[in-house]
Amino acid sequence: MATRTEGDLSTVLTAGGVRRSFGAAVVLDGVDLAIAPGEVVALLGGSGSGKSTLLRILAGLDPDATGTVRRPPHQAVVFQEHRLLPWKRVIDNVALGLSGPEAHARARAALAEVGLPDRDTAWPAELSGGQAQRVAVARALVREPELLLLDEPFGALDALTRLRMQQLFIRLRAQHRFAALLVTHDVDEALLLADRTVVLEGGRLVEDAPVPLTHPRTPDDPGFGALRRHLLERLGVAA
Ligand SMILES: Nc1ncnc2c1ncn2[C@@H]1O[C@H](COP(=O)(O)OP(=O)(O)OP(=O)(O)O)[C@@H](O)[C@H]1O
Repeated sequence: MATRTEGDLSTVLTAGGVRRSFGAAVVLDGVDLAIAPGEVVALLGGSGSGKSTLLRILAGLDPDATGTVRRPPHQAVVFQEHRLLPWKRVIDNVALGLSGPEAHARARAALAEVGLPDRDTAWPAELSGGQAQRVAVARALVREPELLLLDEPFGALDALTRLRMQQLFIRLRAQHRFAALLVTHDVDEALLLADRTVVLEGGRLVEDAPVPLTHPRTPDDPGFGALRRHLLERLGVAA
């Protein structure tokens, strides 16, 4: 796999001809994707369609894929599980990998941004699932990424916490203007958060459609229902 990390004004991520097989099973069969600076793209697809595989490749975590990926100098990944280190306090999890005297101050600022200004000395085991995921978001934010790669980041949370995290994402995105690729099963989540949706099926992106709805969005928006029906149909679910 050819990878480059360098600046480019028109796209923050460009992937071309990405292929990945596991044994005889071809999971990705030539995926092309470009994401513009500040653009949020939702990646939808049936279970097992290869969404996580593609995200790991775009993140640079899969050396066995082929194709080309050009990614920005600063990117961060958030997974469905928070992946915090249990033996480090919250502040040290967020500051992990940062250097310099400012590291803790930056980590504290990121924790305040995700609504956890008072949990810096807590251990991960003392946090609720939603709080732990907020810390994972803070850990990503503190790196000031041009691109966030999010693999079902709110998928393990209860419905109310999930809604709160979606609101948090919208707020942080408006402030930081990062680009994001958001893997989700949830068509409503895609339509609430994304500027564009892509659908993975049969190893390729078979749909690439803008979400022309203004913010703030709600599922009651007139255009929302039509887009939801279209996407559910595309995913093979009767709408
Ligand atoms: N390390 C691996 N070894 C073998 N097969 C794998 C491996 N990783 C993924 N696969 C297979 O690749 C296919 C795509 O998996 P992937 O997890 O990317 O799908 P997904 O779209 O993210 O699924 P889900 O929505 O259920 O999480 C599946 O058939 C899976 O079994």
